[in-house]
Amino acid sequence: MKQGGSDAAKRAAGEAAAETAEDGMVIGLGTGSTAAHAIRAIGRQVDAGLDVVGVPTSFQSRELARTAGIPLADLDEVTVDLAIDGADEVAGGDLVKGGGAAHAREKIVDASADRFLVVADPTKMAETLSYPVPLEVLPAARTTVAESVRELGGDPDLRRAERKDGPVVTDNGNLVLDCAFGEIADPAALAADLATLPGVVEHGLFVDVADAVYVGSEDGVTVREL
Ligand SMILES: O=C[C@H](O)[C@H](O)[C@H](O)COP(=O)(O)O
Repeated sequence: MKQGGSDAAKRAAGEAAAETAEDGMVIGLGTGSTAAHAIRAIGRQVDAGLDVVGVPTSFQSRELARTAGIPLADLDEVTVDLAIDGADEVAGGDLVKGGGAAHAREKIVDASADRFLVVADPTKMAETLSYPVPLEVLPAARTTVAESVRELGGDPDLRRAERKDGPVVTDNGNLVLDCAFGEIADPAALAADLATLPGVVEHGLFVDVADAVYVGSEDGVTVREL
């Protein structure tokens, strides 16, 4: 994962995006260290009287939102007005996500939102996407999907857990293949190819889904509308 960005930069981005929350909104709550700052900030606003409902994108964001005191709903009960989520890499309006293996639920929530704000630090910004694309795959499809990824020119790597023997298992009970493709000249074309592979639950390319990117730094936040 690109984790080189400072916590201050992540905080600046997360807190600035959280400022756009308004009374009555349903807010998609992203996953990861940058989105966590937004969740904590929204929690503080709820403490101060803001009336919103959160839709978590992972076990982790649900836990954090509960601790922060944000009322929660499931996506099948509401429609999302605003989503705030991090990214592993951002190029133009396209993203690679899933460094925390949460991209399947994130994509459902982020893509359904009226407005999706990406929160990032400068280390995430690139001219061209080249970050390995995570694929969430059904366990039985691990080998066939890996073979298909090689045929597409990629190098798949089963994600291993750091504090357990064996692979990472997603919140949905599936495995993750991190697939290096080098520089991704045409993210939309690769996204279309990956989406057709049997057994792929979701890939981590988010093409033309975001509405704005909030890039934090120690000196402030730059907002790029897309
Ligand atoms: O699955 C995880 C998500 O896509 C995260 O939003 C992404 O990995 C960025 O996380 P962080 O803000 O910790 O770098």
